[in-house]
Amino acid sequence: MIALSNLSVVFGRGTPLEKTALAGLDLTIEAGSFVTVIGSNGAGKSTLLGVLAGDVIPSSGRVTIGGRDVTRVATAERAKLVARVFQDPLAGSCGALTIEENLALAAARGARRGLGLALSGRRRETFRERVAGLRLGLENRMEDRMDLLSGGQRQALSLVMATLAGSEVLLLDEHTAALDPGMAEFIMGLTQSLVDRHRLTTLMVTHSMRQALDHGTRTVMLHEGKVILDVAGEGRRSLGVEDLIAMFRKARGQALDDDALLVS
Ligand SMILES: Nc1ncnc2c1ncn2[C@@H]1O[C@H](COP(=O)(O)OP(=O)(O)OP(=O)(O)O)[C@@H](O)[C@H]1O
Repeated sequence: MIALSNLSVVFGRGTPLEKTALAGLDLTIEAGSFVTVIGSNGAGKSTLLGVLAGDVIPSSGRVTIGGRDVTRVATAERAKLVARVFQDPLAGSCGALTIEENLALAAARGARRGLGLALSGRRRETFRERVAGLRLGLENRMEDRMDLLSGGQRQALSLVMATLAGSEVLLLDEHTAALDPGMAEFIMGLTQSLVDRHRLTTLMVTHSMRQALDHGTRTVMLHEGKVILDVAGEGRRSLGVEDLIAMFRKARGQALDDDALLVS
């Protein structure tokens, strides 16, 4: 289970650029659940993922994952617990290394004494099998440099890499936003099957209301660093994109302008 209590993040405190990104946010997420996270630009979505990954240290509040207080545990130290896939397909892997070297690094993530790039025949075969499961033909290109691949291929491999170190938590930060619609659909299908197979506790940030309702079992909406909407179960299943927009308007108490939130 993930528990975030009274979480605040203030950037640039005491400067003219001071910004409260999270403002006393409370959120509890059951182990194994898949939560979609929506909200307008600047609502605090990426900051929330950053806090879970350890990139952002909260100004106050507490973060526990699986009962362990990780509030001040550094990113590298919690890498075994949490994996993250970014919007930019180039962000999750190293272009100058081969596919299998990238996989080896991902598998060693968070290990005290990583196996690093040492690739035994058996590990090679395991990686090849995982990559073959994507059905993109990349298992025949294991020694190709990562920067020869398309954005979609890299994102598919980033997802596989996110599952190699045995993390319990998967953070997806608009991970299909930079892809064409066909590839985005493929990546979402892959995401769902990996989440199911590895029983990952998943948070997916998206600007697509459609995607937010079609995937996962719960949707939370952030606004000004707080959860302003939290829907699950039957109530969520009967919701459409229009309903979500109406709920957003009601919760926010003002008209929804031509915000990126409307992208569906
Ligand atoms: N490192 C930082 N330094 C200063 N301000 C920051 C930093 N990171 C985020 N912010 C600010 O905190 C607020 C929340 O940002 P965040 O990226 O979490 O929003 P978001 O909901 O992910 O937005 P978007 O949908 O545009 O990606 C924004 O006002 C942003 O400008």
